Amino acid sequence: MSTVIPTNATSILVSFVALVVVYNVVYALYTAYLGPLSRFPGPRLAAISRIPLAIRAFKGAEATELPALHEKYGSIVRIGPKTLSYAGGAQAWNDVHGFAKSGKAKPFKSPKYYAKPYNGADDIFTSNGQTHTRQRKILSSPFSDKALKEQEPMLKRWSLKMKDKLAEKAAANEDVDLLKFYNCTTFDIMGELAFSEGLGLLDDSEYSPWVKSMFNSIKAAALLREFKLFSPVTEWITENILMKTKTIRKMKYEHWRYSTERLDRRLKQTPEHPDLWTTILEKSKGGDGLSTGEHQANAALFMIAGTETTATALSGTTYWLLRSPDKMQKLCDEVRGALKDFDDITLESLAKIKYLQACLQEGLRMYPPVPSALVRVTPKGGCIICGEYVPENVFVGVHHMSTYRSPDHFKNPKEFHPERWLGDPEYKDDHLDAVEIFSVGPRNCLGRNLAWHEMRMLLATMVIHFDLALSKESESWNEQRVFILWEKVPLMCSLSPVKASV
Ligand code: HEM
Repeated sequence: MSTVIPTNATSILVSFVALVVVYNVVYALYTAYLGPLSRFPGPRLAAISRIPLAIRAFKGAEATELPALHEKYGSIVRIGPKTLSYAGGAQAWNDVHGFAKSGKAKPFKSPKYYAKPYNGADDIFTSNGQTHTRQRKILSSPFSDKALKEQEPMLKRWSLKMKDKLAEKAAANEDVDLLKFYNCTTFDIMGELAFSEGLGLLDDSEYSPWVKSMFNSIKAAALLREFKLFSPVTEWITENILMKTKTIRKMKYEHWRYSTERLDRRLKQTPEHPDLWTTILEKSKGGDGLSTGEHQANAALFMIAGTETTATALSGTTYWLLRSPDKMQKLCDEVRGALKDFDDITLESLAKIKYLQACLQEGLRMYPPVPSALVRVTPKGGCIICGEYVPENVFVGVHHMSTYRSPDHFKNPKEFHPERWLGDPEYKDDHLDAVEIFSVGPRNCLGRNLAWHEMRMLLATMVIHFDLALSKESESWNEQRVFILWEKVPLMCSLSPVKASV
C-alpha cells in the first residue's frame, strides 16, 4: 500500500504537467495560426512565443532589429503572441496614442507594463482615466508659455555656467564628455525648477550618487519588466520575489529618498523666485488637488522625465552635427550671425533661428531620446488601428526608431539632413508628421515646451562659444544598445573657444 500512493501521486503529477504542456502548445499554435492576430505579418516564432522579443530586449537590440523587421514585413508587425508594433506614421500615432473620438475607448496604459512609484501612489505617467486627467490639469500649469518665460533668466544662468565649466576644460586642453556636461546641466536646471535648489553637478562636472543610481535603475527596470511579461510564472516570481529583494527595494528607495527629501525641504519654504511647485501648489488647492503621495511621486518622476531625455536629445544632435561638418558650419554661421550680444539671447530670439530648430528636429529623428514604443493595451471590445480591427488585451505601440528609419516616410532615412525640415525640394515627399518625439494626444509630453527652450538655449550656447571636434573614440557613438532608453557612452569632443564669443 505504501508504494502505491507515491506511484499514483507521481503519475497524477506527470499527467498534470503533460496536460499543461499540451494545453500551452495547442494554445500557442492556435494563437499563432488561427487566432485573431494571425492575419498580422511577422516572424512565425514571434507569433508562437515571446522568446524572440525577450531575447531582443535582453540583448538591447531593438534599435536595429525592429526597424529591420518593419522593413521586411511592413508598417504593422506582430512581434509577440499578443504584441503588435507599428511604424505607420501619423495615423498610427493618432489611433494608438491620440485623443478618443465620439466616446470610443482608446488603448490605455497597463499596470503590468508601468509599475507604480515607490510609495504606491500613481504619478501622472502611471495613472489612467480620471486620476490622470486630474493630475494633468494641475501639473501642466507651470509649463505654459507665460510661466516658462519667467524661467528665462534661470535657463540663461545655467547655460552660462555650463559654458564656463567647458571653457576651463578647453583652456586646459582636455577633451570633454559632452553627454556628461549636458546631463549635469539639465539635472541642475530641473533641481532648481522642481525644488528651488540645483544639484551642484556642474560645480564638480560629475554625476552624484543619486544620478548614477537613476541611470542604473533604468536598465534594471527594463530587464525586470521583460522577465515579468514573459509568462505568468515569471510574473509571479517578479512580483513576489524579485521586487522584494533588498537590492531592488534599495534601488527604488534611493531615488525616492533623494527626491522626497528635497521636495519636503522645498515645501517648508516659499522660494523668492517661482518654481514648478509654486504653480502646482496653487492649482492643487481645493478638493481635487494632489495628495502628499502624488506630490512626492510626481517630483520623483520629473527628475527622470525632464532631465536625461533633454540631455540625450542634445547629445544626439551634437553628435550628428559633428559627423556633418558642413551642417555644423551652417549652424555656427546662423547662430553667431543672429546673436551678436549675450542680451540678444532670449527664448523668442532662439525660436526664430530656423536652422537651429531644424538641426534639433533632425537630431531627434535620427536619435530619438525615447527610441522604444511606449506600449498601450487595447481596451475591452478592441479598437481600430490603421484601419484594422485589433481585439482587446493586445499590447500595441508606435516604435519611434522604426518609424523614423522607414523609407516609406523619409528619403535617405539614415542620413542627417536638417534641410528636410526647411522645405528643401529634395525632401518634398517626406512625411514629417511621422515624427512625434513627444508623442500625441492626452498624454503627450508635459514638458515639451520646456525641453525645446532648453535644447535651443544649450545648443546655441555651445556653438556661440566653441568650435567643436569629435574625438576618434566617439566616432561610432550612436551604435548603442537600448534598455527602454539608450545605453549611452561618453560623447568625447575637443573644444576651442570662439575668439569673439558673446
Ligand atoms: C527632449 C526631451 C523629452 C522627450 C523626447 C520627451 C518624451 C516624452 C514622451 C514620448 C512622452 C509620452 C510618454 C507616454 O506616452 O507614456 C513624455 C511624457 C512626459 N514627459 Fe517628456 N520628454 C522630454 C522632456 C520632458 C521634460 C523637460 C519634462 C519636464 C518635467 C517632461 C515630462 C514629461 C511628463 C510628466 C510626461 C507624462 C505625461 C502624461 O502621461 O500625461 N518631459 N515625454
